[in-house]
Amino acid sequence: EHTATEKDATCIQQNNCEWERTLDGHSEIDHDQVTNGEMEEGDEENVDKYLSGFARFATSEVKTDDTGQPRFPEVEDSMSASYEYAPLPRRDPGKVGDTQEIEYSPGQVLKLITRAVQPPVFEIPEFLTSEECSIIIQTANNLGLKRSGVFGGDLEEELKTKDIADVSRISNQTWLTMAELGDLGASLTKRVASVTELPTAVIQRSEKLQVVSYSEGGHYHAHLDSSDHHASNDDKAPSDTPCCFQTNCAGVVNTPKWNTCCRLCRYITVMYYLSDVPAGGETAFPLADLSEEKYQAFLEDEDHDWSNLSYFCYNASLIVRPKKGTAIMWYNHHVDPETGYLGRSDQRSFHGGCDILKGSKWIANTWISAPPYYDRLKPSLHFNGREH
Ligand SMILES: O=C(O)CCC(=O)C(=O)O
Ligand SMILES: [Fe+2]
Repeated sequence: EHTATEKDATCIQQNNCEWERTLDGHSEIDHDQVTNGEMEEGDEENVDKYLSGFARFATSEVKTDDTGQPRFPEVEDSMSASYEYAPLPRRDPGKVGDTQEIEYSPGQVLKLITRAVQPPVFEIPEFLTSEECSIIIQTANNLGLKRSGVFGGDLEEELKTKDIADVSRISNQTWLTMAELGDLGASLTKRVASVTELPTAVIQRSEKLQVVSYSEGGHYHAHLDSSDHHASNDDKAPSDTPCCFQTNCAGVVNTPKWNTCCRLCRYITVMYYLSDVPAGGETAFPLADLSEEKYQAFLEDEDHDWSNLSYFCYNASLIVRPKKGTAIMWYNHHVDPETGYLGRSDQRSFHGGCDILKGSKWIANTWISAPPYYDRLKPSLHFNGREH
């Protein structure tokens, strides 16, 4: 039952929505925290965007087309006060091994190969050229990489107490705006928009590009890239925790408390291999396309930590070998059948990066964030370096 839907629809029409709900509900996000908290460089700017975003949002109007339907803004338009996400498109995977060709600009074709149906996982060979991979690595190196963390976890603690093979994530990373990548950034945005069938504006409003490097022994044990938007599995109603891409959590960003102030709303992951890996470093999806019976058995198995890919990489039902320039794309969420906006997370999108056995591995992630229906008018914090 979607009470939020009805309420929001009415208040949008009458222009009297009480959007403060989200602000009041999350004490972490007030101005005191903003100045007292441990912020990363650049976060001050985001805090301003967050606060001003809300101010403008509260008075903004929904743009509609001739028929009164909410419409997607054009890119320039989307930098203004209000915008609407249209219902989320989803590419049909067909069956494993099927291929689809996408002409993303005249004469430029990408091939999508279905590697799994549940969740839909596509392999896209030659998504990036070898030169483009080098540019991304070079740009990341110039900026400097730092040890990766995990959303809501404490890696420092894990590193102190656990065996390397048991630490959930061992890699270094940095974030790049599409603007920092210049022409390549613009072209990449276009390619991602084509393969996801989403408007460019949605790609531009998603998170920055995360560039990750692993060295020998590095890995990322199996995880979900996104959060479920229901507080628990038994909950029918969505939790009202806001999406991180629309909410700056000020003092708690990148701390274990992060996931108490917002949740990840990453509808799609597009992951690029920027290097070949001499041995190991596969991307494993232990639950993809498992029969219902095996899937249940997996969930109920308390004797094995199947997420530990240092041990169980090769037990996975889908294993993708890294190949420089190849991208893989998958859906972390279902589409909500009632609203057409972000729905429940898909537990079958559980995946990770296996141990690097020899050499190193570079990847980059584009996470495409999309809101659930009731937060669809809330601006994103990410403009990928564009002024607005
Ligand atoms: O390294 C890989 O193959 C997977 C990485 C991953 O899942 C992530 O960065 O979220
Ligand atoms: Fe991931």
